Amino acid sequence: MDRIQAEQRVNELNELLRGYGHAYYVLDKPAVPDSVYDQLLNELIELETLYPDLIFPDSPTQRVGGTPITNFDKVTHTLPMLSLSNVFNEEDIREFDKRVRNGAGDNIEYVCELKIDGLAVSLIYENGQFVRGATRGDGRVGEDITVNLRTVRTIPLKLRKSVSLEVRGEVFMPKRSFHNLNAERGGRGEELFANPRNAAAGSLRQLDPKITASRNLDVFIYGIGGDAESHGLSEHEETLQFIEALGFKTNNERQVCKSVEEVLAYIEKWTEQRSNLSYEIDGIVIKVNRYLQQQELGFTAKSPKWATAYKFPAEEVMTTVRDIELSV
Ligand SMILES: CC(C)(CNC(=O)c1ccc(Oc2ccccc2)cc1)c1ccc2c(N)nc(N)nc2n1
Repeated sequence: MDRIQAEQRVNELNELLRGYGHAYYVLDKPAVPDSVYDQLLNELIELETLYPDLIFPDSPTQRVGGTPITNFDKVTHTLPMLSLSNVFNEEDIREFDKRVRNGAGDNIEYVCELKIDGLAVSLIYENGQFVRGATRGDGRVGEDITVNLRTVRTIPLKLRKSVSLEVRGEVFMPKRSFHNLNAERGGRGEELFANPRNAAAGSLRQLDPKITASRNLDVFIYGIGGDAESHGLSEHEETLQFIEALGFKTNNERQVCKSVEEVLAYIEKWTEQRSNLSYEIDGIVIKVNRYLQQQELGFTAKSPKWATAYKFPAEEVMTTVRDIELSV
């Protein structure tokens, strides 16, 4: 195979492996057996070894960086990453609904989303390429953790369209990975992580991407940073579908609610169901769906007036015998 043929084949393999990776990790629906994926990946590794100038940044072989970094640079978010106000009971929720209707009229739709108990991140893409990832930090200034976020298999290195945009989401560690990690750490006499959120934060703060890559982190993208209108989008649910079509992983348990009664029913459902989820959630996010109505409502100093988070009551911590065994 000459260099021209090698370049064609490398581009073909990158496209194939990106599609198979998306099906496997993002859609959880493998398109080919693992053996086929591995065979194609080995073929790509061979060609990249023969022709190093054919190693592209969005190649699946480039997810786990080489040398550990020494520190994380500070980055200033182009748009602030705001926080959500909190509500704790039905009365608060009805109060929020009343304020929304006073400010934006009675024809209100909400989108309810599971509030993932992880770490908020900002992901920036230029012409479809993942170029920078950062922690939320204080909402204005975060830390550049691009090399670590590249190891999260559900974060695409290249989008389906060559658009430039910023998305925001929550990186988390699935419950099973958390328990396995703590069992390993317990076995090695190392300190245990208190919960999956701390484990995810600790994994993203690693200076060696190889360690981050071993922690099986995942992500749910929940929004676009910046004016979604510039993409011709008029409501939050539409934006999530746009994000999904680009190749991002979003949380499918979200629901459009046409009344506060439907919001309360959704909260009731997930208060009971959350223990069956493969990841931890600490509440339910309620957002006004239409952007025009969001604009009518505006912001307080640090939070949108068109969104709030219902927080589950703190669970009494059940320290099981197993936890005690592992912690000694
Ligand atoms: C709604 C928002 C606060 C994001 N939105 C923003 O951060 C934001 C930021 C500037 C905006 O516009 C401005 C532009 C310039 C100046 C000020 C605001 C608008 C929204 C938020 C926060 C946390 C969330 C979470 N944990 N889970 C889900 N599912 N959704 C969440 N949504």
